[in-house]
Amino acid sequence: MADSNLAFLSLILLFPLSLLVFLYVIVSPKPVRIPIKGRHVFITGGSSGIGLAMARQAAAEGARVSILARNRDKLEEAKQSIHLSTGIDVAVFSADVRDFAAVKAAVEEAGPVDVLVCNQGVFVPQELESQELEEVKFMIDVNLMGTFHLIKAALNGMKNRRDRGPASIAVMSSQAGQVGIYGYTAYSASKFGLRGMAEALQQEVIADNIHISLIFPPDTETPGLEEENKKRPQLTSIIAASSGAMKADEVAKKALDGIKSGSFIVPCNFEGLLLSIATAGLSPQRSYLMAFVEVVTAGIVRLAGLCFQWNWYGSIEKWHAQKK
Ligand SMILES: NC(=O)C1=CN([C@@H]2O[C@H](COP(=O)(O)OP(=O)(O)OC[C@H]3O[C@@H](n4cnc5c(N)ncnc54)[C@H](OP(=O)(O)O)[C@@H]3O)[C@@H](O)[C@H]2O)C=CC1
Ligand SMILES: CCCCCCCCCCCCCCCC(=O)[C@@H](N)CO
Repeated sequence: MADSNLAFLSLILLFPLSLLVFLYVIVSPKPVRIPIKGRHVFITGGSSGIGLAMARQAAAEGARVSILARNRDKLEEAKQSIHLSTGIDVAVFSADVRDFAAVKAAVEEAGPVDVLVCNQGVFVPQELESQELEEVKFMIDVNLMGTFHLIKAALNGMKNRRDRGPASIAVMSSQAGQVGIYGYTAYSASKFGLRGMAEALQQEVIADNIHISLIFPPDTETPGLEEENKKRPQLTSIIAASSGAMKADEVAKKALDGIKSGSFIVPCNFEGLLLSIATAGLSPQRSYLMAFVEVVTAGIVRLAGLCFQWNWYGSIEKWHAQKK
Protein backbone atom coordinates (compact mmCIF):
# COMPACT_ATOMS: atom_id res chain seq x y z
CA MET A 1 0.00 0.00 0.00
CA ALA A 2 2.68 2.43 1.08
CA ASP A 3 4.65 1.42 -1.98
CA SER A 4 1.88 2.20 -4.43
CA ASN A 5 1.25 5.56 -2.72
CA LEU A 6 4.89 6.35 -3.12
CA ALA A 7 4.86 5.30 -6.74
CA PHE A 8 1.79 7.48 -7.36
CA LEU A 9 3.36 10.44 -5.60
CA SER A 10 6.60 10.20 -7.51
CA LEU A 11 4.65 9.94 -10.76
CA ILE A 12 2.71 13.14 -10.19
CA LEU A 13 5.90 14.88 -9.10
CA LEU A 14 7.96 13.41 -11.89
CA PHE A 15 5.83 14.79 -14.68
CA PRO A 16 6.04 18.49 -13.76
CA LEU A 17 9.64 18.15 -12.70
CA SER A 18 10.76 16.59 -15.94
CA LEU A 19 8.74 19.18 -17.88
CA LEU A 20 10.54 21.92 -15.95
CA VAL A 21 13.93 20.40 -16.66
CA PHE A 22 13.03 19.93 -20.32
CA LEU A 23 11.91 23.57 -20.65
CA TYR A 24 14.98 24.80 -18.78
CA VAL A 25 17.12 23.06 -21.38
CA ILE A 26 15.22 24.13 -24.50
CA VAL A 27 13.94 27.69 -23.93
CA SER A 28 15.62 29.96 -26.44
CA PRO A 29 16.88 32.57 -26.65
CA LYS A 30 18.43 32.26 -23.18
CA PRO A 31 17.74 34.82 -20.43
CA VAL A 32 19.71 38.06 -20.54
CA ARG A 33 20.00 41.16 -18.31
CA ILE A 34 20.13 44.56 -19.93
CA PRO A 35 21.73 47.22 -17.74
CA ILE A 36 20.58 50.81 -18.24
CA LYS A 37 22.84 52.61 -15.74
CA GLY A 38 25.40 54.70 -17.60
CA ARG A 39 23.94 53.70 -20.96
CA HIS A 40 22.16 55.66 -23.66
CA VAL A 41 18.38 55.23 -23.57
CA PHE A 42 16.53 56.87 -26.49
CA ILE A 43 12.78 57.23 -25.94
CA THR A 44 10.30 58.44 -28.55
CA GLY A 45 7.11 60.07 -27.35
CA GLY A 46 9.21 60.98 -24.32
CA SER A 47 7.48 64.32 -23.81
CA SER A 48 4.18 62.94 -22.53
CA GLY A 49 2.46 60.09 -20.70
CA ILE A 50 4.18 56.70 -20.60
CA GLY A 51 7.27 57.91 -22.50
CA LEU A 52 7.80 60.83 -20.15
CA ALA A 53 7.44 58.54 -17.12
CA MET A 54 9.98 56.11 -18.63
CA ALA A 55 12.41 58.96 -19.35
CA ARG A 56 12.16 60.21 -15.79
CA GLN A 57 12.68 56.73 -14.28
CA ALA A 58 15.55 55.87 -16.61
CA ALA A 59 17.27 59.18 -15.79
CA ALA A 60 16.78 58.53 -12.07
CA GLU A 61 18.44 55.13 -12.54
CA GLY A 62 21.52 56.77 -14.01
CA ALA A 63 20.94 56.31 -17.74
CA ARG A 64 21.87 58.95 -20.31
CA VAL A 65 18.44 59.75 -21.73
CA SER A 66 17.37 61.26 -25.05
CA ILE A 67 13.73 61.96 -25.86
CA LEU A 68 12.14 62.59 -29.23
CA ALA A 69 8.72 64.03 -30.15
CA ARG A 70 7.34 66.67 -32.52
CA ASN A 71 6.33 69.60 -30.32
CA ARG A 72 9.35 71.60 -29.05
CA ASP A 73 7.49 73.32 -26.22
CA LYS A 74 6.29 70.02 -24.80
CA LEU A 75 9.84 68.65 -25.12
CA GLU A 76 11.29 71.61 -23.20
CA GLU A 77 8.58 71.29 -20.57
CA ALA A 78 9.40 67.59 -20.17
CA LYS A 79 13.12 68.36 -19.91
CA GLN A 80 12.48 70.89 -17.18
CA SER A 81 10.15 68.63 -15.26
CA ILE A 82 12.68 65.76 -15.36
CA HIS A 83 15.41 68.17 -14.25
CA LEU A 84 13.24 69.34 -11.37
CA SER A 85 12.49 65.84 -10.07
CA THR A 86 15.87 64.17 -10.71
CA GLY A 87 18.41 66.96 -11.18
CA ILE A 88 19.37 65.33 -14.48
CA ASP A 89 19.28 66.85 -17.96
CA VAL A 90 17.90 64.80 -20.82
CA ALA A 91 18.67 65.60 -24.46
CA VAL A 92 15.65 66.55 -26.58
CA PHE A 93 15.08 66.04 -30.29
CA SER A 94 12.21 67.41 -32.30
CA ALA A 95 11.19 65.21 -35.22
CA ASP A 96 8.15 63.55 -36.70
CA VAL A 97 8.68 59.77 -36.82
CA ARG A 98 6.93 59.78 -40.22
CA ASP A 99 9.89 61.72 -41.63
CA PHE A 100 12.75 59.22 -42.04
CA ALA A 101 15.38 61.86 -42.82
CA ALA A 102 14.48 63.83 -39.69
CA VAL A 103 14.54 60.67 -37.54
CA LYS A 104 17.92 59.67 -38.94
CA ALA A 105 19.39 63.12 -38.29
CA ALA A 106 18.12 63.08 -34.69
CA VAL A 107 19.42 59.57 -33.97
CA GLU A 108 22.81 60.41 -35.47
CA GLU A 109 23.09 63.57 -33.42
CA ALA A 110 22.13 61.69 -30.25
CA GLY A 111 24.90 59.11 -30.71
CA PRO A 112 24.88 55.29 -30.56
CA VAL A 113 21.86 53.95 -28.71
CA ASP A 114 21.99 51.09 -26.17
CA VAL A 115 18.27 50.96 -25.45
CA LEU A 116 15.85 52.21 -28.11
CA VAL A 117 12.29 52.68 -26.85
CA CYS A 118 9.80 53.10 -29.72
CA ASN A 119 6.92 54.45 -27.69
CA GLN A 120 5.38 57.18 -29.87
CA GLY A 121 1.81 56.41 -30.71
CA VAL A 122 -1.49 57.91 -31.80
CA PHE A 123 -4.94 56.49 -31.21
CA VAL A 124 -8.22 57.71 -32.62
CA PRO A 125 -10.93 55.17 -31.83
CA GLN A 126 -13.86 54.98 -34.23
CA GLU A 127 -15.84 52.36 -36.12
CA LEU A 128 -14.14 51.73 -39.47
CA GLU A 129 -17.33 52.55 -41.33
CA SER A 130 -17.20 56.17 -40.19
CA GLN A 131 -13.43 56.58 -39.83
CA GLU A 132 -11.72 58.46 -42.65
CA LEU A 133 -8.99 56.52 -44.47
CA GLU A 134 -6.72 59.47 -43.75
CA GLU A 135 -7.04 58.68 -40.06
CA VAL A 136 -6.40 54.96 -40.61
CA LYS A 137 -3.25 55.84 -42.52
CA PHE A 138 -2.21 58.30 -39.80
CA MET A 139 -2.22 55.54 -37.15
CA ILE A 140 -0.40 53.05 -39.37
CA ASP A 141 2.16 55.69 -40.37
CA VAL A 142 2.98 56.91 -36.85
CA ASN A 143 2.64 53.65 -34.91
CA LEU A 144 3.97 51.09 -37.40
CA MET A 145 5.98 52.89 -40.12
CA GLY A 146 7.36 55.33 -37.53
CA THR A 147 8.80 52.40 -35.60
CA PHE A 148 10.36 50.98 -38.78
CA HIS A 149 11.96 54.40 -39.41
CA LEU A 150 13.39 54.51 -35.89
CA ILE A 151 14.83 51.02 -36.01
CA LYS A 152 16.29 51.53 -39.49
CA ALA A 153 17.87 54.77 -38.28
CA ALA A 154 19.32 53.35 -35.05
CA LEU A 155 20.25 49.78 -35.91
CA ASN A 156 23.63 50.37 -37.51
CA GLY A 157 24.84 52.46 -34.57
CA MET A 158 23.47 49.89 -32.13
CA LYS A 159 25.33 47.08 -33.87
CA ASN A 160 28.59 49.04 -33.67
CA ARG A 161 28.09 50.23 -30.09
CA ARG A 162 31.31 50.50 -28.17
CA ASP A 163 30.57 48.57 -24.98
CA ARG A 164 29.28 45.44 -26.81
CA GLY A 165 27.00 44.81 -23.81
CA PRO A 166 23.48 43.52 -24.38
CA ALA A 167 21.33 46.15 -26.08
CA SER A 168 17.57 46.44 -26.39
CA ILE A 169 14.91 47.57 -28.81
CA ALA A 170 11.65 48.05 -26.93
CA VAL A 171 8.40 48.52 -28.79
CA MET A 172 5.27 49.95 -27.18
CA SER A 173 2.27 47.94 -28.27
CA SER A 174 -1.03 47.79 -26.33
CA GLN A 175 -3.39 45.09 -25.11
CA ALA A 176 -5.30 46.12 -28.24
CA GLY A 177 -2.26 44.67 -30.04
CA GLN A 178 -3.00 41.26 -28.50
CA VAL A 179 -6.74 41.17 -29.08
CA GLY A 180 -8.87 43.13 -31.54
CA ILE A 181 -11.20 45.56 -29.79
CA TYR A 182 -14.33 47.32 -31.11
CA GLY A 183 -13.44 50.81 -32.38
CA TYR A 184 -9.76 49.93 -32.82
CA THR A 185 -9.67 48.43 -36.33
CA ALA A 186 -6.84 50.74 -37.44
CA TYR A 187 -5.14 51.03 -34.07
CA SER A 188 -5.18 47.26 -33.42
CA ALA A 189 -3.85 46.64 -36.93
CA SER A 190 -0.94 49.02 -36.29
CA LYS A 191 -0.14 47.35 -32.97
CA PHE A 192 -0.53 43.75 -34.23
CA GLY A 193 1.83 44.74 -37.05
CA LEU A 194 4.47 45.66 -34.49
CA ARG A 195 4.35 42.15 -33.08
CA GLY A 196 5.10 40.50 -36.41
CA MET A 197 7.95 42.92 -36.92
CA ALA A 198 9.33 42.28 -33.45
CA GLU A 199 9.22 38.47 -33.72
CA ALA A 200 11.04 38.50 -37.04
CA LEU A 201 13.52 41.18 -36.02
CA GLN A 202 14.53 39.29 -32.86
CA GLN A 203 15.80 36.44 -35.01
CA GLU A 204 17.74 38.90 -37.17
CA VAL A 205 19.51 40.82 -34.39
CA ILE A 206 20.13 38.17 -31.73
CA ALA A 207 23.65 37.58 -33.07
CA ASP A 208 24.42 41.26 -32.41
CA ASN A 209 23.39 40.82 -28.77
CA ILE A 210 20.31 42.99 -29.34
CA HIS A 211 17.13 41.94 -27.56
CA ILE A 212 13.56 42.93 -28.31
CA SER A 213 10.86 43.72 -25.77
CA LEU A 214 7.22 44.19 -26.71
CA ILE A 215 5.21 46.05 -24.09
CA PHE A 216 1.46 45.57 -23.76
CA PRO A 217 -0.20 48.16 -21.48
CA PRO A 218 -3.93 48.35 -20.70
CA ASP A 219 -5.67 51.78 -20.62
CA THR A 220 -3.17 54.13 -19.00
CA GLU A 221 -3.89 57.55 -17.52
CA THR A 222 -2.04 59.91 -19.87
CA PRO A 223 -2.80 63.12 -21.80
CA GLY A 224 -3.28 60.85 -24.84
CA LEU A 225 -5.99 58.80 -23.13
CA GLU A 226 -7.73 61.97 -21.96
CA GLU A 227 -7.97 63.12 -25.58
CA GLU A 228 -9.04 59.65 -26.72
CA ASN A 229 -11.83 59.51 -24.15
CA LYS A 230 -13.51 62.53 -25.72
CA LYS A 231 -14.46 60.51 -28.80
CA ARG A 232 -14.30 56.91 -27.69
CA PRO A 233 -17.29 54.78 -28.77
CA GLN A 234 -19.15 53.50 -25.71
CA LEU A 235 -18.50 49.88 -26.67
CA THR A 236 -14.76 50.53 -26.86
CA SER A 237 -14.82 51.75 -23.27
CA ILE A 238 -17.00 48.86 -22.11
CA ILE A 239 -14.71 46.22 -23.64
CA ALA A 240 -11.48 47.97 -22.64
CA ALA A 241 -12.77 48.09 -19.05
CA SER A 242 -12.22 44.28 -18.91
CA SER A 243 -8.65 45.24 -18.09
CA GLY A 244 -8.28 47.89 -15.39
CA ALA A 245 -6.63 51.25 -15.96
CA MET A 246 -3.08 51.96 -14.80
CA LYS A 247 -1.05 55.04 -14.01
CA ALA A 248 1.69 56.10 -16.44
CA ASP A 249 4.33 55.65 -13.72
CA GLU A 250 3.24 52.06 -13.05
CA VAL A 251 3.33 51.17 -16.74
CA ALA A 252 6.73 52.85 -17.13
CA LYS A 253 8.10 50.79 -14.23
CA LYS A 254 6.77 47.53 -15.70
CA ALA A 255 8.18 48.48 -19.08
CA LEU A 256 11.65 49.30 -17.77
CA ASP A 257 11.74 46.16 -15.59
CA GLY A 258 10.68 44.11 -18.61
CA ILE A 259 13.40 45.66 -20.76
CA LYS A 260 16.07 45.12 -18.09
CA SER A 261 15.10 41.49 -17.67
CA GLY A 262 15.23 40.99 -21.44
CA SER A 263 11.63 39.73 -21.62
CA PHE A 264 10.25 39.50 -25.14
CA ILE A 265 6.63 39.89 -24.04
CA VAL A 266 6.04 42.41 -21.25
CA PRO A 267 2.55 42.39 -19.71
CA CYS A 268 1.67 45.21 -17.30
CA ASN A 269 -1.20 43.94 -15.12
CA PHE A 270 -2.88 40.65 -14.17
CA GLU A 271 -5.28 40.67 -17.14
CA GLY A 272 -2.23 41.38 -19.26
CA LEU A 273 -0.50 38.30 -17.89
CA LEU A 274 -3.55 36.20 -18.85
CA LEU A 275 -3.57 37.82 -22.29
CA SER A 276 0.11 37.00 -22.86
CA ILE A 277 -0.48 33.37 -21.97
CA ALA A 278 -3.58 33.24 -24.19
CA THR A 279 -1.69 34.80 -27.11
CA ALA A 280 1.73 33.23 -26.55
CA GLY A 281 1.65 31.69 -30.02
CA LEU A 282 5.18 31.02 -31.24
CA SER A 283 6.79 34.05 -29.67
CA PRO A 284 10.12 33.52 -27.92
CA GLN A 285 10.05 32.87 -24.19
CA ARG A 286 13.30 33.18 -22.23
CA SER A 287 11.90 32.18 -18.84
CA TYR A 288 11.50 28.44 -18.31
CA LEU A 289 9.13 29.15 -15.42
CA MET A 290 6.84 31.28 -17.61
CA ALA A 291 7.12 28.65 -20.34
CA PHE A 292 5.98 26.08 -17.76
CA VAL A 293 3.01 28.23 -16.77
CA GLU A 294 2.11 28.72 -20.46
CA VAL A 295 2.21 25.00 -21.22
CA VAL A 296 0.30 23.92 -18.12
CA THR A 297 -2.44 26.58 -18.22
CA ALA A 298 -2.96 26.85 -22.01
CA GLY A 299 -6.32 25.06 -22.03
CA ILE A 300 -7.85 26.82 -19.07
CA VAL A 301 -6.66 30.24 -20.26
CA ARG A 302 -8.24 29.60 -23.68
CA LEU A 303 -11.45 28.84 -21.81
CA ALA A 304 -11.14 32.16 -19.94
CA GLY A 305 -10.58 33.93 -23.27
CA LEU A 306 -13.74 32.39 -24.69
CA CYS A 307 -15.65 33.60 -21.62
CA PHE A 308 -14.40 37.13 -22.27
CA GLN A 309 -15.56 36.88 -25.90
CA TRP A 310 -18.96 35.66 -24.69
CA ASN A 311 -19.18 38.66 -22.40
CA TRP A 312 -18.04 41.13 -25.08
CA TYR A 313 -20.41 39.85 -27.77
CA GLY A 314 -23.15 40.01 -25.13
CA SER A 315 -22.39 43.70 -24.57
CA ILE A 316 -22.38 44.34 -28.32
CA GLU A 317 -25.75 42.63 -28.73
CA LYS A 318 -27.23 44.57 -25.81
CA TRP A 319 -25.93 47.84 -27.15
CA HIS A 320 -27.51 47.25 -30.56
CA ALA A 321 -30.80 46.21 -28.95
CA GLN A 322 -30.90 49.42 -26.92
CA LYS A 323 -30.15 51.53 -29.98
CA LYS A 324 -33.26 50.26 -31.78
N1 LIG B 1 -2.55 55.64 -22.74
C1 LIG B 1 -3.04 54.45 -23.00
O1 LIG B 1 -4.16 54.13 -22.63
C2 LIG B 1 -2.21 53.45 -23.73
C3 LIG B 1 -1.16 53.80 -24.54
N2 LIG B 1 -0.46 52.84 -25.22
C4 LIG B 1 0.64 53.21 -26.11
O2 LIG B 1 1.65 53.85 -25.37
C5 LIG B 1 2.28 54.83 -26.15
C6 LIG B 1 2.28 56.16 -25.42
O3 LIG B 1 0.96 56.52 -25.14
P1 LIG B 1 0.59 57.76 -24.22
O4 LIG B 1 1.65 57.97 -23.22
O5 LIG B 1 -0.80 57.59 -23.79
O6 LIG B 1 0.64 58.92 -25.33
P2 LIG B 1 0.52 60.51 -25.25
O7 LIG B 1 -0.48 60.91 -26.26
O8 LIG B 1 0.36 61.00 -23.85
O9 LIG B 1 1.97 60.92 -25.78
C7 LIG B 1 2.35 60.56 -27.07
C8 LIG B 1 3.79 60.95 -27.29
O10 LIG B 1 4.18 60.57 -28.63
C9 LIG B 1 4.63 61.74 -29.32
N3 LIG B 1 4.27 61.62 -30.74
C10 LIG B 1 3.03 61.48 -31.26
N4 LIG B 1 3.06 61.45 -32.59
C11 LIG B 1 4.37 61.57 -32.94
C12 LIG B 1 5.05 61.63 -34.18
N5 LIG B 1 4.40 61.56 -35.35
N6 LIG B 1 6.40 61.75 -34.18
C13 LIG B 1 7.08 61.83 -33.01
N7 LIG B 1 6.48 61.80 -31.81
C14 LIG B 1 5.14 61.67 -31.77
C15 LIG B 1 3.93 62.89 -28.62
O11 LIG B 1 4.57 64.15 -28.77
P3 LIG B 1 4.17 65.16 -29.98
O12 LIG B 1 2.69 65.17 -30.08
O13 LIG B 1 4.76 66.47 -29.57
O14 LIG B 1 4.84 64.61 -31.19
C16 LIG B 1 4.02 62.42 -27.17
O15 LIG B 1 5.31 62.66 -26.66
C17 LIG B 1 1.57 54.83 -27.50
O16 LIG B 1 2.28 54.04 -28.41
C18 LIG B 1 0.23 54.19 -27.19
O17 LIG B 1 -0.32 53.56 -28.31
C19 LIG B 1 -0.76 51.52 -25.10
C20 LIG B 1 -1.78 51.11 -24.30
C21 LIG B 1 -2.59 52.05 -23.56
C1 LIG C 1 -7.50 35.13 -21.42
C2 LIG C 1 -8.13 36.19 -20.68
C3 LIG C 1 -7.78 37.56 -21.12
C4 LIG C 1 -8.46 38.57 -20.25
C5 LIG C 1 -8.16 40.00 -20.40
C6 LIG C 1 -8.79 40.68 -21.54
C7 LIG C 1 -8.73 42.16 -21.41
C8 LIG C 1 -8.66 42.84 -22.74
C9 LIG C 1 -8.84 44.30 -22.63
C10 LIG C 1 -8.21 45.05 -23.76
C11 LIG C 1 -8.05 46.47 -23.45
C12 LIG C 1 -7.39 47.23 -24.53
C13 LIG C 1 -7.02 48.61 -24.06
C14 LIG C 1 -6.22 49.33 -25.07
C15 LIG C 1 -5.76 50.65 -24.55
C16 LIG C 1 -5.14 51.47 -25.60
O1 LIG C 1 -4.21 51.08 -26.25
C17 LIG C 1 -5.79 52.76 -25.83
N1 LIG C 1 -6.06 53.48 -24.62
C18 LIG C 1 -5.00 53.61 -26.74
O2 LIG C 1 -3.87 54.00 -26.14
